[in-house]
Amino acid sequence: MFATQRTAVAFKGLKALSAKTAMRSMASQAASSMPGAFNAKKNANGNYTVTLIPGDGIGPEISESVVKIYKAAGVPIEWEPVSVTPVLKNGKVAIPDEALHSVKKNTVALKGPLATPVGKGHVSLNLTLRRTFNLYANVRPCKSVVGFKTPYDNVDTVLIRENTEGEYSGIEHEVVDGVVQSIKLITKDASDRCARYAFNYAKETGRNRVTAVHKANIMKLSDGLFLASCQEVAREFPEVKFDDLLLDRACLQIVQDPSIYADTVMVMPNLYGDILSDMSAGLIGGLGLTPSGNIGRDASIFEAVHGTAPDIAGQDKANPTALLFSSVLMLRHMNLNSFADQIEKATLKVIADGKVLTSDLGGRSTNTEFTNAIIAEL
Ligand SMILES: NC(=O)C1=CN([C@@H]2O[C@H](COP(=O)(O)OP(=O)(O)OC[C@H]3O[C@@H](n4cnc5c(N)ncnc54)[C@H](O)[C@@H]3O)[C@@H](O)[C@H]2O)C=CC1
Ligand SMILES: O=C(O)CCC(=O)C(=O)O
Repeated sequence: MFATQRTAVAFKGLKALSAKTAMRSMASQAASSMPGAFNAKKNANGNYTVTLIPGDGIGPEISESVVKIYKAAGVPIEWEPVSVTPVLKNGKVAIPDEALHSVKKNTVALKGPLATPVGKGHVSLNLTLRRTFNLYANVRPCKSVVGFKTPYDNVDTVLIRENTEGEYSGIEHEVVDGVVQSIKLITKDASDRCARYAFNYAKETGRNRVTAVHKANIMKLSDGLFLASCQEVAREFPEVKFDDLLLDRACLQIVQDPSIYADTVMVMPNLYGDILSDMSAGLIGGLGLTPSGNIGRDASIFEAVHGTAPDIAGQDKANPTALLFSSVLMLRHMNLNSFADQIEKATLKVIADGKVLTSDLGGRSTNTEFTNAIIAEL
């Protein structure tokens, strides 16, 4: 069964990443360089067109903050807003064609969170986007904000999550009444591609180690294949150290002493990355702060680690930083580094000053006030 599924999944090879090397700046929150950064094409107005998916829940509020901050900073980006409200295609819930065409054309998108019904209803459109555009690596940096006090002040992790398969393959069925099966599909192609991205990321950002996080002691075939891929790819990168760690041990160590992972890029199957990145966010002040980038060969989509936050949606309480820092990753991906630095510096200053903070960071300010404070610092 697995062999059939394995051969049925075909992936295109990984584009050779640029040989650009840049040392990691200690001041940078959302990674100072992005492996595979490219010079985006300008449109007829001399700007860059980027797809904007505002999303659900707090998505439109935090997207609006990013748009306002970009305008104030003079970032040469024209947004192309598209809706991802699901449509029915051949009887199945799908992403509207307009959104798909926009991402395909522009190759770069910034995305707000999309809601997924729990235990019923349509498939996750977040995962559908990742699979549709073959966004094979999800980069999730997480770094303590200097000046913002949490129980931990030494977190500087980078987690790279396989993003197209594993536990999130979406292959589930009921065997008989009361018995269901969910298939964790792992392929060598996708594992190799993700591992290679992690090693390139380590090399290009000045981290000197890659750590594969897995449960290959239990899932000997699936996680075993992922681990074997990482071990094989490690041989292509003799200058980067490689080790591996069981997921449960990684969770324990991260909360005991996150500094252990400050020189490492952690790479792991899909579900583990989803959980470990929320856990890491908790160490630095919560989900309002942590960005991510879904990297593919033909397109990349940047989004916060968090979801739609239905508990605070529509109240002007959301912290836009996570989406803003995702857009900073995006700017670095597009080689627009000076704008990335400017926006990141202004945001970190507002947080460190501590005078205008949203409630998730212990403050009383609204998203609008926080956004305006960032604009004032630009
Ligand atoms: N990539 C995506 O689009 C994701 C979508 N989701 C979806 O989001 C929905 C809600 O999921 P939850 O489990 O509630 O997770 P969530 O991440 O939306 O919220 C968890 C907690 O963090 C807080 N939070 C999240 N982002 C925040 C922000 N920017 N500022 C201040 N507080 C923030 C929320 O208020 C809530 O208390 C679900 O439908 C889920 O499927 C969840 C995670 C990722
Ligand atoms: O698709 C969703 O609704 C949740 C996805 C998620 O938490 C993630 O993969 O980051």
